[in-house]
Amino acid sequence: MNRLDPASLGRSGRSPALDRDALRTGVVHLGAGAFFRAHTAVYTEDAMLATGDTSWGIGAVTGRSARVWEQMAPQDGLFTVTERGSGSGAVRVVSSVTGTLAGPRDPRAVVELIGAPGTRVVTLTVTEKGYRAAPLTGRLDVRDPSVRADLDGAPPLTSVGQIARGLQLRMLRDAGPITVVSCDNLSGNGDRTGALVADFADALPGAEGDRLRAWVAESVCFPNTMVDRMVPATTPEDLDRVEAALGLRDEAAVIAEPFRQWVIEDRFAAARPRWESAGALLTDDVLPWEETKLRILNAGHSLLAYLGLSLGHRTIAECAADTVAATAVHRLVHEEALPSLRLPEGLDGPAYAESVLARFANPALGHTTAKVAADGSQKIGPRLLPTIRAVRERGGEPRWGALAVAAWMHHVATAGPRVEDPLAATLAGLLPDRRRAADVVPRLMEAGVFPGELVADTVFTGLAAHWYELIDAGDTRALGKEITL
Ligand SMILES: NC(=O)c1ccc[n+]([C@@H]2O[C@H](COP(=O)([O-])OP(=O)(O)OC[C@H]3O[C@@H](n4cnc5c(N)ncnc54)[C@H](O)[C@@H]3O)[C@@H](O)[C@H]2O)c1
Ligand SMILES: O=P(O)(O)OC[C@@H](O)[C@@H](O)[C@H](O)[C@H](O)CO
Repeated sequence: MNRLDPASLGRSGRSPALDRDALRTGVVHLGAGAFFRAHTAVYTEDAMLATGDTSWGIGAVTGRSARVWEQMAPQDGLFTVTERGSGSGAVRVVSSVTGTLAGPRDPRAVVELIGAPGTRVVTLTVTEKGYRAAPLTGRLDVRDPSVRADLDGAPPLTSVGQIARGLQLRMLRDAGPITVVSCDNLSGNGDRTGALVADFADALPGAEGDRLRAWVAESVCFPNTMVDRMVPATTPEDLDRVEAALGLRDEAAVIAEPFRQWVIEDRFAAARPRWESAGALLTDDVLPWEETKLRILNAGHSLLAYLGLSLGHRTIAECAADTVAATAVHRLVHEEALPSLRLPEGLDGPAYAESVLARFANPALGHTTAKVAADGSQKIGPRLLPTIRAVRERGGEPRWGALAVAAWMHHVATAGPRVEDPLAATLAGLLPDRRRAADVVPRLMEAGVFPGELVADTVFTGLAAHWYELIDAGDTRALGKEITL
């Protein structure tokens, strides 16, 4: 079977939606994973199609390995998105990527691309751990050897290093202002990215750091965003199904739910794609959107994943069909998360929560519990801790937040050193020989994930230990009884 590329697409009687000869690169995207392809690249293509402005082609950069480069470069940046959900299934060819770079192999080219005058926007989806921030303080981890190497002037391999060095190049070249748009699931993702770039500048020697910091303050904006679309990791079976539908082999294919949403703070230093013409909401106040999504959708996702793993479920849809897991998530979002939130103006909170729970149940998506469960040490903070703290501040018992934390701890204790987490070695080092609640919970409370006041909070730790014991006993009936009580 022929591989998808502009020529093979043409031979099959179709053409990319965008005129590829007219496309210019105006956006650099760091972290060209599945989500970028199903979300940012689609919005950007739709914006160019709606406005006819083709100066927003995307230079896509892979963050950790050359795998995505190997998938996309031979296809000249073309790839497909297949929607899976009720009444969907169409395979769409997306044509907004103008070039692909393997970041770890070609870091100088990444800096060059960010420094190019035609680039006016950098977007990024490099996962929570890709920011190299200490979980509790959010500050750049300058003891991280890769961060150190970037600070010492090596061709940068970290995302913050690439952004900072790219901005420095713009400054030296007078290439003009630019906007850096984080699209990761972090609260205040833009503010955080800006603070990390400032930390990078602060850690540079004297005058070099001062100059960069001053230029960034004047010429760069870091708007906050809320992004939403459930995008699982593509499987070999997905690739075969796409091939059968498309008649061409697409190694970079992604699968996504039909729903998509993007709320962007309207704070740009230079021109940008008209993403609003593709359905994005540009607003002055993104924080309520971000927090609502993190505390309802992402917190619910994490609880489903960790509890679901202990109940033997492979996918999120299986968890959502399990009364015990589904009830736990329902109670977390309605009893603890919603009352902790300042909702976006006009949003019906309970209706939003129900729509999210319905999306979890999408059986066609195949989102795995393992993928959602990965990197828990980086996700607990933004997704669960604000709700737990809010319940404690009201003098309440954070039963459902503690259940999610206990289920994460049980997952860590069960997986041991095999846990997929950037802190895997630290977590495994903390685990006691005996894996009972009284041994595990106090140890994992010291992982650097929980703030001091929660580590010392016996109501919270007592609840976590109680849930851990119930999960560990493997008595689903007893667990279910307590959850549905
Ligand atoms: N998949 C979704 O449903 C979804 C939805 C909303 C937001 N997001 C955000 O997008 C992120 C990526 O999700 P995805 O589905 O594309 O995952 P993915 O595994 O397909 O891709 C992850 C990307 O991040 C890069 N990356 C990973 N670790 C890195 C590191 N240490 N430094 C630099 N780059 C690194 C990888 O190279 C890859 O390009 C998520 O972590 C989340 O913040 C995802
Ligand atoms: O992508 P992650 O690893 O940050 O989190 C896993 C999921 O919770 C997440 O990707 C959701 O599917 C997404 O946030 C929906 O918009």
